[in-house]
Amino acid sequence: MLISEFFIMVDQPTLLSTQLFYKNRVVEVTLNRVMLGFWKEIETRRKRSASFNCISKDADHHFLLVSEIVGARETKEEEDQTNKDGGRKHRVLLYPYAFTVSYTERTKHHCWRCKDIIFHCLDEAQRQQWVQTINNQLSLLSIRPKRLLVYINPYSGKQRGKWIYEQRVAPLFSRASISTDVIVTESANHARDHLKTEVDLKQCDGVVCVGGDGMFSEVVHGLVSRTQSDSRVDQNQPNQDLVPCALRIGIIPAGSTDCICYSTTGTNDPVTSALHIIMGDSQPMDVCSVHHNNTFLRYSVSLLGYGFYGDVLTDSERKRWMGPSRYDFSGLKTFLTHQYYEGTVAFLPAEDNLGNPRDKIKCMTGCHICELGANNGQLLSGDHVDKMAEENSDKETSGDGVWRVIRGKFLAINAASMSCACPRSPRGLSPYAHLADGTTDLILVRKASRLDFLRHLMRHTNKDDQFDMSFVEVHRVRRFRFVPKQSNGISEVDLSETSGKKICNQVCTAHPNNDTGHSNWNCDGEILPHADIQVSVHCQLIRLFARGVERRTTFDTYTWSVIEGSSLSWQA
Ligand SMILES: Nc1ncnc2c1ncn2[C@@H]1O[C@H](COP(=O)(O)OP(=O)(O)OP(=O)(O)O)[C@@H](O)[C@H]1O
Ligand SMILES: CCCCCCCCCCCCC/C=C/[C@@H](O)[C@H](CO)NC(=O)CCCCC
Ligand SMILES: [Ca+2]
Repeated sequence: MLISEFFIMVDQPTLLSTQLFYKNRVVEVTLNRVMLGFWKEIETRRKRSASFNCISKDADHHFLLVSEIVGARETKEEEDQTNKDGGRKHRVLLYPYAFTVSYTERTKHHCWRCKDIIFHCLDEAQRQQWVQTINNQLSLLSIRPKRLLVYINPYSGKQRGKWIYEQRVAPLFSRASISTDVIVTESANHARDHLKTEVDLKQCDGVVCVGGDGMFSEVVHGLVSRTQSDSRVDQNQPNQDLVPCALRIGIIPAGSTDCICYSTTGTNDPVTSALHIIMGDSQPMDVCSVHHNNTFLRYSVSLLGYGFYGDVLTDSERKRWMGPSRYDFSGLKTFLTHQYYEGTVAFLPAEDNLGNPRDKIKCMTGCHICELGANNGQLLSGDHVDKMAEENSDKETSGDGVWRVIRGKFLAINAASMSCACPRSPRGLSPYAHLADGTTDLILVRKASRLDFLRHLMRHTNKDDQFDMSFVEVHRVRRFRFVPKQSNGISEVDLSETSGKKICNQVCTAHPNNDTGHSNWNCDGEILPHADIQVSVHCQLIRLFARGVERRTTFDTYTWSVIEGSSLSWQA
């Protein structure tokens, strides 16, 4: 925060200002629309005059941003005291007119915690006035959700979803006066189908899923499909512009990978996610639609992986009983198998102003690349992209045209629409991919030795560049298509056809899927039934209760620091 912003903050009209007790000291507490501030009582008259408009170097100023307050409530502070005579313990009400303000505090590794600060009033009327005024102010923050629909998958990850929600999240929602409808799912696709057909979406301000990436995917499918059917949009048309979803989605992580939660908040911590939901954060996100010929298959928001990640998933699905460690087991097994797959990839590269997957520009809170992507996306709707391809098709060749075509033997083909950072891979499959730029990073890992492939995989877990290897190439794309080579050896594309448009049409229609010798696509942790697929990125189709990964804030000569574990202080 800039100093000028601080002065703007303190310059707001005062809503309430009285003397209260804080930790046995008298303090002057003031609330305005943006901050709740309080000052230690200081001996001299001059220092006592410290007010919102005057920052004195030696005065002890504390403030909380209203936007970071969870809620205020009346509290009882009791203490066990021992009777002098009989030595029996009894409870004594220490301060009869106490109230607690809960607020968000940032801790290590992007984790947030809910902290309390307790004030004591002179009488009940003063206490009620404070609690009501603070909560009224919070209810004016229209971005905050008031009613949420919550789906809990009781079988995610280590099967702790229900416990995590009840013990760690529900108490915070209740402090924030959020009302909830909670549904514990009874089978796979329960949440998806409920959202598609049964829910009155106008009755809630957001949908929360408690579980892993698969549970999030269910909610995305339910909401996106519902939005399209309500707007009479046909999802089977691969180049159709889709209607963005109105409701935001919150993720309380309780799964095995939790890649979407980790990539959008910087951690997989249920309390942090609950606080992002309470604050009413909003993070737009791209969604890929996946089609086989002209039939819609699925949506994807994180990884579409053929070859290695497809095979890991196929193997691990048979070992669900192992919990999250199934991925380690199947990962090692798949690595040892060292299978490669032949096929053709055609893709439409993204515009140059959206950077490239190796430019070291990380997607962080308020990302400017995502802003550019949204603007480009408005100019390049589905029809426009087609038109552009058509206009250029005569001029371009298959090698360097609008659509590019690459044929080869691949150990893995991965499309990462976001970094796919997760605890297993803290920087992710594509560390500089963006959450909401309308593109996906297409990573082609060609046939290589086991040792080289291992070096590539290990770089997902450390800081080395996994793309700096001769057999790996990566492209930022808006659309792509893949056709596996047929087991009978027929080439799937006639490369004498050099028009980008023609090639892409051939790639997606020429050959029906033949299971022999094919891998499966891993689509956000679900196996797809077809190997030949067409993928289009839909820019910012959904929004999450998140704000992207936050930068660590630094100040030049002034620092805001957390003191006494409860509030912020201003130090020169
Ligand atoms: N009640 C249920 N019974 C069985 N399966 C369910 C139920 N509710 C949801 N599912 C399915 O369970 C699958 C896995 O759930 P989820 O993604 O939450 O956990 P995970 O696989 O452990 O985590 P991750 O996806 O992060 O690896 C999802 O595909 C979802 O459709
Ligand atoms: C010798 C073995 C080396 C292993 C190298 C480890 C590299 C880890 C990279 C992890 C990338 C995760 C990408 C996210 C994919 C999710 O959409 C999906 C659903 O949750 N998870 C998996 O498919 C689970 C995929 C798990 C893969 C191990
Ligand atoms: Ca993206």
